[in-house]
Amino acid sequence: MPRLAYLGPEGTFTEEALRLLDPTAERLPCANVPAALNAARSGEADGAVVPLENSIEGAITTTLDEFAWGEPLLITAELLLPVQFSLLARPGTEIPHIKRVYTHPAAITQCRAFITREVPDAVVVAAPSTAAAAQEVSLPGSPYDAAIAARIAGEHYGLVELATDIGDRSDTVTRFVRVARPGPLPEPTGSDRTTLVVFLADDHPGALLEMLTEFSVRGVNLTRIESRPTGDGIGRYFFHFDFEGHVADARVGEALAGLHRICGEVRFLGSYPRADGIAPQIKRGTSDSEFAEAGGWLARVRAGQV
Ligand SMILES: O=C(O)C(=O)C[C@]1(C(=O)O)C=C[C@@H](O)C=C1
Repeated sequence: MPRLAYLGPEGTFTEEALRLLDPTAERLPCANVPAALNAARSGEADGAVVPLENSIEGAITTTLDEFAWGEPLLITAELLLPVQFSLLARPGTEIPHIKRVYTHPAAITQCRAFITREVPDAVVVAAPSTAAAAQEVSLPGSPYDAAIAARIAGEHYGLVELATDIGDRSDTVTRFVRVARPGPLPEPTGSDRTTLVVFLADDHPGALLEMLTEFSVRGVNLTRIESRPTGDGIGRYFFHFDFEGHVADARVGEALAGLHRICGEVRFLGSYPRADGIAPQIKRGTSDSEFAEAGGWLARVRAGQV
């Protein structure tokens, strides 16, 4: 039974994602995303489950930066979880009396319209996670009147639900990934995704276009691109890419090798099955058999068999 670290405490959306990814895993709740990833790195856990992006908020930048700078980890699975938020409070609290709300920053963004409309005068404070907020609000002396979290967190910490499904959109989805220390990759399934971090060798006109060309000429379809500051000053960035396919696919392998030739550093973050099961559209000339045939042809040319 694997031991998986995650953003705790009990009742986070991350815990729900972990349970769906591996119902039998032993769960190790951690205070924040870096702590969960460090538990996987150190061997305290066999892996970790962390949020990576949200359909409203976009990238979870702490996760992206940890993947880029920390000891290498590999993504082995992903999950898309619909997220629904509730306004939770101690029994007896009424919405007009709420002056301080506690929740995770991603939830603040996703519930902006509700907060503005229903508790316009409340101060909204960032919590380490939605469940940490619910846990804090449940304490009798808590300085907070309400938490925004999953309904299950309210049930867990003895809070009442003052409002249900308070997200600006009811179809919000958060993408979670399971990571492990470097080891054998998941087998290709025909519906896979690969994640990379790329650092430029130097800044010059067309540097981004050159990177994109490595994908484009091999028919590799990108599914996410993000730039993040390197920390070395304004205008210095590195890039995160998600794209269709597995590193075992010829077109993906060739694109990676191309990036490796022209970039400063390419950090491979894993090839793993896509949660939505979508298979890539393979452009003419970019299938494995066409790459193999072209390789054979080149070998014959090099041998003078023209
Ligand atoms: O706080 C939680 O419950 C989490 O699992 C974190 C998190 C996030 O980081 O985006 C996960 C899903 C929701 O989008 C809000 C918060």
